[in-house]
This record gives sequence, C-alpha cells and structure tokens, in this order.
Amino acid sequence: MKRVALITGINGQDGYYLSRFLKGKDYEVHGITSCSKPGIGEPPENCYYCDFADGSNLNEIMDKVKPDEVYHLAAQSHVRLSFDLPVYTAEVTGVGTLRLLDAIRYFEQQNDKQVHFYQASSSEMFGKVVETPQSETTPFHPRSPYACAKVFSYWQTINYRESYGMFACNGILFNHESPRRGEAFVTRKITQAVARIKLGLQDKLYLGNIDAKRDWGFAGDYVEAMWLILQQEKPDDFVIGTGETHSVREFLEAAFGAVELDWKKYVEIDPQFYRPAEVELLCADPTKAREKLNWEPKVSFEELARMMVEADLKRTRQEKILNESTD
Ligand SMILES: C[C@H]1O[C@H](OP(=O)(O)OP(=O)(O)OC[C@H]2O[C@@H](n3cnc4c(=O)[nH]c(N)nc43)[C@H](O)[C@@H]2O)[C@@H](O)[C@@H](O)C1=O
Repeated sequence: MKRVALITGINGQDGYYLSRFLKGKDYEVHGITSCSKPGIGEPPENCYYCDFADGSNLNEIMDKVKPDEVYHLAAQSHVRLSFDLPVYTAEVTGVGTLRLLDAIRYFEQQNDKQVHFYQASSSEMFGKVVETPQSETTPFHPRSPYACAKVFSYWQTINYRESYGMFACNGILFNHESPRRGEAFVTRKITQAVARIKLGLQDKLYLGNIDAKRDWGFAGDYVEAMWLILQQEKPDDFVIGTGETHSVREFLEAAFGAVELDWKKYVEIDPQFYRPAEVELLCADPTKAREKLNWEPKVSFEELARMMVEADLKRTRQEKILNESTD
C-alpha cells in the first residue's frame, strides 16, 4: 500500500519540492491550498481548498485523505508584511496550526491511527539572537508578528506531542531559496533584478537593510530533511541549515557577479524596506540533523545564487521575446 501524505501550502515553493520528492518515493500526495477556491478556480486533482484563518473543513479533509503523514507548510510567511497584517498573520500562521493539530487529534481518535505531523518552524523564532550559531537549545526571542506566531505553533506542536502522545515534530528551518522563491523575498528580488538589469529592462534595485546576515540554503535540499524528521523512531525537533552565514551584500556580490556586473552601480537603499524590528544575524548549528538524520545540504551559497540568476535570465528572456512579438 502506498503511504499517503498531505501537504498544506502545496502551492508554495516548499510544497512544490516536497511533493516532487515524495512522489519520487512513491507516496500518494494530497495538498491543501488557499489559492484556488471552489467555484472561482477549482483546486487541481488531489488538492483541497482551506483557509487557515477559518479551518472549518479540516476534519472533512482529514477524513477524505486519511493521511499517514501531514506536512504543515501553509502560512502567511512574509516577515515585513506581518507588521502590516499582525492579526491575520497570527490567525493563519499561529492559530491555523492549532486548528490542524486538533483536526489530526480528532482523526486519530476516530480512526485509531497515528499520523506523523511536521510543523514548518522557522529560524525567525531566534530573532534577537542570544548565541551564535543557533541550535535546538537556543532560546527564542521573536522580533515580528510572524515570528511570534511561529513560536506559538512550535509550542502547540510540542504540547500536542506531550499531552496526547502525537508524533508531532518541528523542523526549525533557516532561510531556503530556489528559482521558485516568491519575488518579495530578498534573494529572488535580487536575482530577478539582476536578470532584468542584464537584459536592459531595469536600471535600479531598491533594497532595505543589506547588512542583515542569513544562513541561506537550497529548498530542494531542505525538503529531504522534512521527510527524514518524520521517519525517525521518536518524534523530535531539529534545526536545519547550512552552518554558514552571509550578508545581503554578499548575496548581491554573488548574484551580480554571476553575470559580471558590479552591484554597487545599481543598488540603492530605500527605507520603506526596513522593518520595525530587524533580525540582524542568523546562523544554524545543524549538528543534530547531521548526526541523527544523516542530512547534509548539497547546494552551496554561490551555486544557489547562480542557479537563481540563471533561471531568472531564462524566464526574463522568454518574457522579453513574448512582449516584443505582441508589441
Ligand atoms: C526562515 C525565514 O526566512 C524568510 O524570512 P526573512 O529572513 O525575513 O527573508 P527575506 O528574504 O524577506 O529577508 C531577508 C533579509 O533581507 C533583508 N532585506 C533587505 N532588503 C530587503 C528587501 O527589499 N526585501 C526583503 N524581503 N528583505 C530585504 C531583510 O530585512 C532581512 O533581514 C521567510 O521565508 C520566513 O517565512 C522564514 O521563516
């Protein structure tokens, strides 16, 4: 019998890589999306619509899918936006997780079956860091409505594990990127601008705090860690990252460097992209994941920047040809 996985936020970057990975392992993959609504745009096959700010159809979805594993990736995940939409972010990114955990608990009771649950926890929870690198034992100091909501979800996951014996785990993932990253996140914003500047479609790139440092890895590598976390004998929490930190400046250097341009000629600072409270430095200590999951990232920082620039160049060239042919 095929194992059945349910992925929330299947329409996002991580949902894409995870469903491909699981299909490669012969899973039957189902998804939850908030992007297409019945009657407006039907969800694709094996996908269900759910708004995590409501969640009233989660019991129904659990009954239909009867999953062995649930990967909870859905969230309002943009940190800057969470300052403008704090209550919505708390509803979706925080209480939404609780709604799902409770639907799983109910399903387990009714069906006498154990579901393995993965919560997409975030390095943003470390926020104003008290030690570097950050491991599973580093205390949290969240610095945004998004990070506060993720801390809530982190503890609810542990609470359901301890209260009801659920196989519920946290993967504390540091920043992970790819050509499928949303355009509002800094890496993709940069690589898209590099492509447009190189092809003569844009001449400036406006950014916020370029001294911030992040531990950036490739999303395609990180979904394997999500799966490994749910294959362990006991439920547990893991930090997933590369162990290397780079500033936004260094990403600019790598991305513009990939097409032999000097970023200093094109980048300007615009305070509208500053955050009311910033997370200055994140760097993972992934020792536990290396030792217990036998997991290691494969794509380096430079390879990641180059991969994203090349994908954006290809996409932008096609757009340019299309625009020129319809002019
Ligand atoms: C792990 C974690 O990873 C992500 O959160 P993030 O680190 O906030 O990602 P980002 O790409 O928005 O910002 C990275 C850094 O770059 C700085 N920065 C400068 N100038 C711009 C700028 O113009 N735009 C943006 N977005 N950032 C800028 C910004 O101030 C910050 O210091 C999410 O996936 C989140 O869901 C998550 O869980």
